[in-house]
Amino acid sequence: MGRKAQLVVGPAGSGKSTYCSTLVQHLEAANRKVKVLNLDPAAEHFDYDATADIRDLVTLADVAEELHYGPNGGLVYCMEYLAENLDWLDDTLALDEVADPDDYWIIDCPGQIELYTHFPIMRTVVQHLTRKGFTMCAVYCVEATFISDAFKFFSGCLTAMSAMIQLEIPHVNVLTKMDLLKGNVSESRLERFLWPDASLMSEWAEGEGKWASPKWKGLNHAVTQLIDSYSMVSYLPLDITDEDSIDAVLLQIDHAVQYGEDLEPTEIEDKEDYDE
Ligand SMILES: Nc1nc2c(ncn2[C@@H]2O[C@H](COP(=O)(O)OP(=O)(O)OP(=O)(O)O)[C@@H](O)[C@H]2O)c(=O)[nH]1
Repeated sequence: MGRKAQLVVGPAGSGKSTYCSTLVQHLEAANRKVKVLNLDPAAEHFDYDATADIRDLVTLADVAEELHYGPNGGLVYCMEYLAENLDWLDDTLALDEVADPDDYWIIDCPGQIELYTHFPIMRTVVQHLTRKGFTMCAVYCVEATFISDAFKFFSGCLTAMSAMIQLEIPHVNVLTKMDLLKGNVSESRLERFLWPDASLMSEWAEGEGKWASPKWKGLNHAVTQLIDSYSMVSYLPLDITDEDSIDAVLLQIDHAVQYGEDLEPTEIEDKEDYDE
């Protein structure tokens, strides 16, 4: 038994920090120890006590002031700075000390999607933590309200899939803010979004009269087939006001970790390999 961690990722405003604080309360109420690492250098406020905080190493505000970076470039700079100073993580998380068998971390990540889909930065951090003995699972948050627009929803599916491929750790997708859908969507309709397939988007687009051109229809069909063919993306609904819903997410994380235990993450030999 070693350290375990949930890497909480997803687009800006998808509910990552709220999920983290809900989980802290939920686990502590069950007498389970939990620690939180904030990895968002732009965070201004969250409702949990962070055990460790990237803002002690670098903040977006300092980078913007000293180096005149904008918010996006500044965030990438901060995360690259972290990737170049992983010894800070080792010291702050006491990773070179013998692991407490109950060590359970929740890692709240920034909302800039490129960090998971384009740049190898988060992957570098994940590989480092894995080498230090962490068993990790990514929890990818997508807002449940996206289901009102299938284009938006499938765009979320593609970034979730991209993050899964990039990070190479067990991965659970979560539809957050389910309380906002209460009474607005039938169970059978919701079920289709939890296990999305290509027909979902075509039905929606045709119903809305959005596929006037066969060219767009073909392109969108090809894109949704990516998800459909491999059944790559499914979701768990998360209602933070419902304890059973939180337990279902935790159970799924345990399953994903168990299932992924035999998978070895691929090392990036050098950046050129990655760029190819
Ligand atoms: N109704 C409802 N609102 C939520 C829920 N989760 C988050 N929110 C709200 O959504 C907004 C964004 O939530 P955060 O938890 O800060 O989202 P985040 O992904 O951490 O945001 P960034 O750090 O900016 O990427 C806040 O106003 C939250 O109060 C939820 O389960 N239900």
